[in-house]
Amino acid sequence: MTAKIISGKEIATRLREEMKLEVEKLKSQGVTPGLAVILVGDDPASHSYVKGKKKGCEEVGIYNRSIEVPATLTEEELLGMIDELNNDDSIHGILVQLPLPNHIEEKKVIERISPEKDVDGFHPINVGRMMTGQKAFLPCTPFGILKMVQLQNIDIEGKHVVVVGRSNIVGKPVGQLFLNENATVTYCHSRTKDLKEITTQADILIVAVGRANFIGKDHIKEGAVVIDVGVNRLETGKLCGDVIFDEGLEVASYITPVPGGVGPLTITMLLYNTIESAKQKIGVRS
Ligand SMILES: Nc1nc2c(c(=O)[nH]1)N[C@@H](CN(C=O)c1ccc(C(=O)N[C@@H](CCC(=O)O)C(=O)O)cc1)CN2
Repeated sequence: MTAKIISGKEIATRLREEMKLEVEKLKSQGVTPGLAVILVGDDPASHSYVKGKKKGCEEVGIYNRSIEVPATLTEEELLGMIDELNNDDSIHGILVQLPLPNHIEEKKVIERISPEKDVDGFHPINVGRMMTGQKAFLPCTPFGILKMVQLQNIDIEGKHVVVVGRSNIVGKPVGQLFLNENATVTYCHSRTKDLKEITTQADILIVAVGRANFIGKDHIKEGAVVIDVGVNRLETGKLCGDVIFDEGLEVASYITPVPGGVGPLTITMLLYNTIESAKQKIGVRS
């Protein structure tokens, strides 16, 4: 079997075209969706993601305020900036790029963002709403993964979804989103025994461990859908995922590449959440 490659890039382009129209409509009603992105420090990867968010906003017509501050910023100063943005009517979404420097407590920062402007979907109120199946801002990478699978018309209900990885921003929430769609979900992580025995039972295998080439063909059931969330930079400078792509291609029915798979959907769903937030502000139902 040769798997079909799911192009996140193509899906993102299509979704952004639809978003452009939504934004034009909102503008004609007097509202321009606004996103504020705070970047603390000078991590090169974070810089590049923030640049991508700015570019995405420009593409669909969202007002973007990128705030870049040195790593010496105090936690109090950062919390003060969030307070101002919470009270700014031109801003519908607030995002603090992660990871943060060690002297700033991530949890405190996330909890300071108003849940109504938490377009990252990281605030405990949005996490709780998602877990209980209520309307919530969904975290962008898990939301993008769900969207990708749904747009390929892949059945989720009753399927065995195995998630490898249990981070707060990808592993845990992506399992919950698939559970909300009536999948049977199993989580695996670094302490899981007999990993292969579990991953080979997956109809949909989602890998988010951040270890290059961690999953090979021996881990994959013939015909499974393989979603690779890893973005690992090799010493050669080349990017690769957590799955050995060529091996996945041999046994899976669908597979996402790295780059160009899940990644482009992360920023696209952030734009989507920002537009949703602006719509909620003026009482437009989705
Ligand atoms: N506040 C947040 N911080 C972080 C998040 C997040 O959702 N919110 N996620 C990641 C980083 N991230 C967005 O912020 C992100 C990661 C990867 C990509 C992406 O497009 N990847 C490309 C490859 C990019 C490259 O060439 O380096 C791909 O996979 O094709 C976009 C956004 C952590 N922090």
